[in-house]
This record gives sequence, C-alpha cells and structure tokens, in this order.
Amino acid sequence: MTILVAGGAGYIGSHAVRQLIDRGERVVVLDALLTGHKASIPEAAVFYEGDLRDRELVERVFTEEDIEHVMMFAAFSLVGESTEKPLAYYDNNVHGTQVLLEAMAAHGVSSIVFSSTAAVYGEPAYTPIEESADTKPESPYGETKLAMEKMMKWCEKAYGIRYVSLRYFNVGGARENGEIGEDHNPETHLIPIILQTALGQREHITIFGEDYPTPDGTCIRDYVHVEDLIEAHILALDYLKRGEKSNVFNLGSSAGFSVKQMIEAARKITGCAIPVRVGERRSGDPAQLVASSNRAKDILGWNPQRTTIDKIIADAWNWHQRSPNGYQERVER
Ligand SMILES: NC(=O)c1ccc[n+]([C@@H]2O[C@H](COP(=O)([O-])OP(=O)(O)OC[C@H]3O[C@@H](n4cnc5c(N)ncnc54)[C@H](O)[C@@H]3O)[C@@H](O)[C@H]2O)c1
Ligand SMILES: O=c1ccn([C@@H]2O[C@H](COP(=O)(O)OP(=O)(O)O[C@H]3O[C@H](CO)[C@@H](O)[C@H](O)[C@H]3O)[C@@H](O)[C@H]2O)c(=O)[nH]1
Repeated sequence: MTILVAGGAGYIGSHAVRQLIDRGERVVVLDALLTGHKASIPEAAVFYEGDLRDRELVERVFTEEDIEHVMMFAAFSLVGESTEKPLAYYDNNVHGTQVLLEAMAAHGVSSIVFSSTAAVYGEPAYTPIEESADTKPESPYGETKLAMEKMMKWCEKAYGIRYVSLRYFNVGGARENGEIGEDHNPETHLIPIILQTALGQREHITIFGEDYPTPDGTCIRDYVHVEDLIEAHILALDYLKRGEKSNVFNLGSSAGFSVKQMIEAARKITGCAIPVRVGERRSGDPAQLVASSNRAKDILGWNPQRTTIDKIIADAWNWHQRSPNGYQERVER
C-alpha cells in the first residue's frame, strides 16, 4: 500500500512522512518546494518534485505509483499574506486541491486526510471551539480552507471519496531527535521567532498588540505538538481504512496561552533573555483561539502525550540549536 503525501517536504508534512515510514508504510512525496525543503525528505520516501496544479504530473504520479490513500498538506498558509495575495491563495489552495481530487476520482483512490485550520472559524462566539461552531473565516486563507473542505464534501457525494478534515490550531515543536523541524523563510510563526531571538539571530521579538481583551492583553492561542498532530493523522487514516464516514476534527490542547506566556516559558527553557518590543496588532488575528478536541479523543482515540508548552518549546529549541540556519547547511539527498 502506498500513501501519497502532498506537501511532504514542508514543516508538518515532513513529520508525517517520518512517522509513516516508521510504521512501515510506502510513502510517495509530491512537493513543489515552494516553502518546503528537499533535505527534509528521507531516502526511504519516493520524491516527485512538482506542483499539484500540474495535471500531467499529478496524473503521472497516480499512474506510476500504486496510491491507495492521500495525506494532503500542500497549501499556502499564512493569514496575513493571504489578505495581500488572495488570488494566489485561491489558485494554490483551491485549484491544487481540485487537481488532486480529480486524479483521485479518476484512479479510484477513495480516502484523504486533509490539513484544515482553526482559521475556518474566524472570531469564535465561544471557547473552547467545537467542530459544530459557525465557520466564518476572516481571511482569504481561512476561506480557501473552508472551500477545500466543501469541495471534498461534494466529491464524496459524487465520487465516493471519503475524507477526514483535521482543523489544526497552532502547531509547534519538532521531532524529538531534532533531525527535522520548522524552517520557513521568511519566518512568521511565534515559536520559531521567539527561539531565533533566544539564539541572538534577532535583536528582539515584536508582540503584535497588547490591547486585546485577554488577561495580559496579548493574543491567546492553543498550541499542539507536531508529533501528536501527526499521530492524529495516522489515527484518521486508520479510521478511513476501517470504512468509517467522513468527519471533521479539531486538533488542539484545549488550553490557551498568551504571547507573553509563551515568551516567558521560552525564557525559562532556554535560559536566554529574549528581548521584547510591543508593536501594533497584526491584521486578521483573533484575540483568542482555543479548541475543544474531545471529538478527536472520543472518535479517533487521540491521546496527545507531548502537547505541553514546555515540551513543544523544548523540542523546537533542540531543533533550532542543532540547525540554527534550518536546512540551509544540510546535505541534500
Ligand atoms: N503551521 C501551522 O500552525 C498550521 C496550522 C493550521 C493548519 N496548517 C496547515 O498545515 C499544512 C502544512 O503546514 P506547514 O506549516 O507544514 O506549511 P509548509 O509551508 O511548511 O508546508 C507546505 C508544503 O506544501 C508544499 N506546497 C505548497 N503548495 C504546493 C503545490 N501547489 N504543489 C506542491 N507542493 C506544494 C510546499 O512546498 C511545502 O513543502 C498547510 O496546509 C497549512 O494550511 C498549518
Ligand atoms: O512575531 C510575532 C509572531 C506572532 N505573534 C503572535 O503570536 C500568535 C501566533 O501567531 P503565529 O505563530 O503567526 O500563528 P497564527 O497566526 O495564529 O496562525 C497559525 O495557526 C493557525 C491556526 O490557529 C493556522 O491556521 C495558521 O496556518 C498558522 O500559521 C498571534 O497572536 C500573533 O499575533 C507575535 O506577537 N509576534
């Protein structure tokens, strides 16, 4: 059995590739290296470098490889950037998913585990957010992810493609041995920016607003360890293999941490000062996003063991110390 991992050279996808290989699965990675890294892909995976929007290439992958299941990570995924380049987000995210689903339908591949996001909810009416909450995205990014979820819903009716859509909250951490981790350029995510500041690669971190209606005035997010997140993908794959029906699950910790709390935790773990400045709010940022992940626990049997702030930051710190310039200095496969 072969699993296609679309976007498997990216931060989260590369962790999926490793865990699937650890489990003895045959893995094919399709990635255009738009934001991912060839050096993150292990020898044991078959790698096709190319774009999901390239119909001929995607058709070739499905013809040459015995694909039975798909994990779909490939997307543009920055809330702020999406407000500046909405059409690029529609093109890559919606069109890319369309081409993938066309190939799945044509080749009779009938299950997909899909990366969705808390951004589909927009500013929540209540927390913790349950899957039944209203979906009112406040960014083009969230809109495209919701459109992708809806596309899968209609493809299930028309072509019998069952899906599990996993709505991640904020993903952090790295593989425990530090061989892979988060490396975006430019980096926009909170945890790597905090740790780059700890390493002295940045003079300070700017807190985007301290006038939010939260106890310390900074935004609250729900952080999940990337390795726990991938375990949920594997449980979702098993769920689909058992023939269960399509479903949507939140993946978070059910606990919220403010930006200031994250910086304080990182100071404790790294022993570094981590200078801070306070800046303006970043557009599109809800004050608070915290998940209820009870559905994933009850139905998938998800039991996240590494999802504490200390463990997430410690594993990310291990990666950043081992690879201060990310994959830049790595030998390519
Ligand atoms: N990082 C988070 O906190 C977070 C939270 C919620 C959801 N997500 C979702 O998880 C997924 C992975 O996120 P990530 O942080 O690993 O991002 P990433 O940018 O590190 O990885 C995305 C990968 O997909 C590839 N890709 C993008 N478009 C492609 C295309 N058209 N064809 C082929 N390859 C393409 C990129 O080259 C990259 O390797 C995304 O779909 C994102 O929306 C991430
Ligand atoms: O230099 C920085 C970077 C971030 N933040 C704040 O830190 C929080 C977390 O920001 P970031 O790490 O950029 O994540 P989000 O914007 O919350 O988005 C992530 O989490 C979402 C789900 O909650 C996903 O949909 C997105 O793909 C993923 O990038 C936010 O309040 C930011 O305003 C700062 O104050 N300073």
